[in-house]
Amino acid sequence: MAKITLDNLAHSYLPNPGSEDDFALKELNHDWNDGEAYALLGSSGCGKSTLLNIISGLLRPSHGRVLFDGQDVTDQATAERNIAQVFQFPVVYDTMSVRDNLAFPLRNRGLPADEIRKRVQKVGAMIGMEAELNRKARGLTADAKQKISLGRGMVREDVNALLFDEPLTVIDPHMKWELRTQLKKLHQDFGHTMIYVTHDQTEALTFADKVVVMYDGRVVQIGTPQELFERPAHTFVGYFIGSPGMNVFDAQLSGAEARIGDTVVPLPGTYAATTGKVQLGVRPEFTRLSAGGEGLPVTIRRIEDVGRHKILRLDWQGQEVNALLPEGTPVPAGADRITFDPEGINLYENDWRISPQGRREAA
Ligand SMILES: Nc1ncnc2c1ncn2[C@@H]1O[C@H](COP(=O)(O)OP(=O)(O)OP(=O)(O)O)[C@@H](O)[C@H]1O
Repeated sequence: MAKITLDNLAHSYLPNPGSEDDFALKELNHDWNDGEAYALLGSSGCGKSTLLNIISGLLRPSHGRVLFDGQDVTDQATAERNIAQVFQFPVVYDTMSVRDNLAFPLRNRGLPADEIRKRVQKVGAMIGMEAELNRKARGLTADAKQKISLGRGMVREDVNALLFDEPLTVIDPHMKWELRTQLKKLHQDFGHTMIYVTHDQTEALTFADKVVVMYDGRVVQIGTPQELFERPAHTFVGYFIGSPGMNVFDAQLSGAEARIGDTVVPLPGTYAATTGKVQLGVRPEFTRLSAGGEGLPVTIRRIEDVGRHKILRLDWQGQEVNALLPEGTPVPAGADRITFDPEGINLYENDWRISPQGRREAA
């Protein structure tokens, strides 16, 4: 296993990039800790595969370096980097049995036959294919073949890193959950450095110790699922993580208060004056619906009952605002206002989170 360092890394697919917009991957400096499980999360085209392919050596970055445990591997081919990689679609040898497919990376490394047999048996069980080990891969479903690809990725214990690029896309939903659990277990057992690319937040949040959120070629936040939930560093993280995502309002800032439209909202701390575009972000979990009194005037568009809670779809001056209501809690009669729990409020300047200078004095 290895610590992976990205040093002034950036990539443009163009021969002579000019502006930042020409870069599929904007400058990035970061250490990926040895033995940690990362999810690389973002919507289509944000640069996830570009970054993963640079780490694996399939793509040479146009700028900067990649280091494994301090050693520069930027010019090393994939094979020299000692990594396992699983792609979105299966890569299997059709003429070989499932067993031989799984054993292939181990035979390549010259492991003793007994060791290979044990590892293959174990991985066969992990991917739910123990009973099919002696079958030829040809004729198996795409789903089964992808499980073999995953198994081949997981079979070696001595890799520097395990890289997955949307590996569960072709897997049926129930098996998805099962395989994700197995990957997590594999990580707990062997402590591999793992990087898992996905555009699915559930996949990212259930798999990873740390989630790396990408937006428009840039890493906008690296954090634990809890950090992404409580302190989204960028408004995109707020929208993208959470279901529904964070409510974002244009606001004016004045010390320990923000003004949204005509409504004054008390903030959890005092903020310095800003010159950029100010927005206030608050998740539906911290948005309370009440009747009369303080708060932003809203109307109820509709109520969705999703079992554990209700999602209240509200309207504030034509903007959709969401609030959550715990199961069993009635919608207040005549509800027409929303207020925010101060601890759930984040402030943004030009989409990036700004920190309060001081905590708000207790009233
Ligand atoms: N070989 C290439 N040549 C030119 N541009 C490319 C190439 N590969 C990717 N791009 C562009 O780089 C940007 C990032 O693409 P990338 O595939 O890394 O995104 P992604 O987040 O992995 O998306 P997806 O989830 O759709 O695979 C996109 O604008 C894409 O069009």
